[in-house]
Amino acid sequence: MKPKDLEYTEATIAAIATPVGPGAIGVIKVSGSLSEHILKRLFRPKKPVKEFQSHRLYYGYIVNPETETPVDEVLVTLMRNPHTYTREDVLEIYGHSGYLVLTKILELVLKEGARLAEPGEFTKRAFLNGRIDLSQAEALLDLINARSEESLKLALNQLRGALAEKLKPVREAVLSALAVVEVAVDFPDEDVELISHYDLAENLEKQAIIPLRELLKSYQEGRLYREGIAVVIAGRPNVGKSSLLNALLAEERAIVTPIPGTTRDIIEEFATIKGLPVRLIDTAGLRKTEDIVEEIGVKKAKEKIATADVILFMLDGSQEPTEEDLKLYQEIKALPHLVVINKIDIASDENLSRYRETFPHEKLIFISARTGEGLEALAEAIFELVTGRSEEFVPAVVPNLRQKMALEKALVSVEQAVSGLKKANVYPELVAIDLRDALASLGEITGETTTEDLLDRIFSSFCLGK
Ligand SMILES: Nc1nc2c(c(=O)[nH]1)N(C=O)[C@@H](CNc1ccc(C(=O)N[C@@H](CCC(=O)O)C(=O)O)cc1)CN2
Ligand SMILES: Nc1nc2c(ncn2[C@@H]2O[C@H](COP(=O)(O)OP(=O)(O)OP(=O)(O)O)[C@@H](O)[C@H]2O)c(=O)[nH]1
Ligand SMILES: [Mg+2]
Repeated sequence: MKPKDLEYTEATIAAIATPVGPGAIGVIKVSGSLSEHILKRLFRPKKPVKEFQSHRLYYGYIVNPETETPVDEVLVTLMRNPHTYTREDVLEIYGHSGYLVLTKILELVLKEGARLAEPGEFTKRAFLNGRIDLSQAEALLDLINARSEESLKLALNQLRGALAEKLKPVREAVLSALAVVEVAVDFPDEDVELISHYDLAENLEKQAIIPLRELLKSYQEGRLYREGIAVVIAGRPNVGKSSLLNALLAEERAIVTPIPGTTRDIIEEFATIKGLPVRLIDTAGLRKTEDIVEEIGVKKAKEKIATADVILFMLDGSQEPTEEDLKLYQEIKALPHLVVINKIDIASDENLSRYRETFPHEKLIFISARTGEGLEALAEAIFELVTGRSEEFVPAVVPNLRQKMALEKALVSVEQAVSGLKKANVYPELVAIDLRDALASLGEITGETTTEDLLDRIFSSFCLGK
């Protein structure tokens, strides 16, 4: 933890909250006790700032206070604490978005005593000041980065506090078990068995272990909607890999030619398959080559193949399978893959049966990147391979990796407590330790127990001005 002094954490912070560049409106956000002072110094409205009502828009000019030269015509709002995003006074200036205008306004704001906000610092303050918990802060990140309807829904659900809500009864069960166990610790000689150890264990199983297991299961089922998958299209040159990329994107993204060795670099684009966010990756055709550029492309293709969630191993149905195809198949067959036979629009039945004979243990997927035939079946096969299901299923709450790890720790601790309670000889001190560990792990999720390091890691992945 790098300790930050009070001056730093209590400073008024400012940032441009919108993407920099020409646009209709750009927003400068300010949070902290200097907000009103800054507004008075820089803003020239029709009536004085001290008469401004909170959360109302006012029209005027931002000026350089030293020269009174106008910088921009703007709308501003001053939101007085505590009913604000950060729980501090918040000032927002809506200016014209341009390369220079917003920077000029920001510079003036900084001159009046604010400092530049760190990425995520507004949201970090919302957390530190108790407006949101850590899981909600993380949900904001998910919300901004969501690339599919399902991911967006999950993020919104978590932003509304769904995860913390689910954990509340778990926490209460552990807390009340701890209270009972602590009585036993404090009064070891008295026979104050208010609730039998067995009932206590049973209650923990029902109220804590089962819900924790359910949440961990949701992680498994839903994590793909949160994290997305990488689908790599691989195969010999000229089989139609780039054509498939284009067909799936419905856009002429990659160059397609009849010349083998057309694609050299990795081409990566975003797509959605049955609600799953997908990184679709087109690669250079795999072959031995003397061409230095192509060789690098082949090397990069192999790196992508090694880390793919799904490899679409593509073959040219208009030809017979080649030696090269079989060799490549040996390289990928232990990895998660689908065998895709392309160009069925011009393939002979004879060739297609050849493929069936060559790959008797594979469920071949026949497509035409040119006509679009079979693409629906391909999407379904990809979905089934990664999810193990045929139908879309998104749990209501899906923890992220960090939360999942904390849930696992909590589960282990509660399980230990339960097995301790079920022993003939119960040691309440030990059970109490397990229960306290469980509470600490649960607290990590919502941020009651946390470290500066963890906070830095989470909030620094936000955008500036968020
Ligand atoms: N102009 C503007 N638009 C924005 C944001 C912002 O900061 N400014 N937001 C930034 O992410 C998002 C909205 N999120 C927000 C969440 C809470 C509060 C807030 O002031 N909450 C107070 C008051 C609520 C009320 O009036 O009922 C509170 O919870 O006490 C504001 C924005 C998206 N749109
Ligand atoms: N008839 C037919 N032709 C196709 C189909 N898919 C691709 N082709 C043709 O096959 C040739 C090669 O297509 P590409 O998509 O460039 O093949 P590639 O696998 O990306 O090739 P490299 O980048 O060289 O590895 C082009 O002439 C395409 O028009 C298809 O489904 N049917
Ligand atoms: Mg290509």
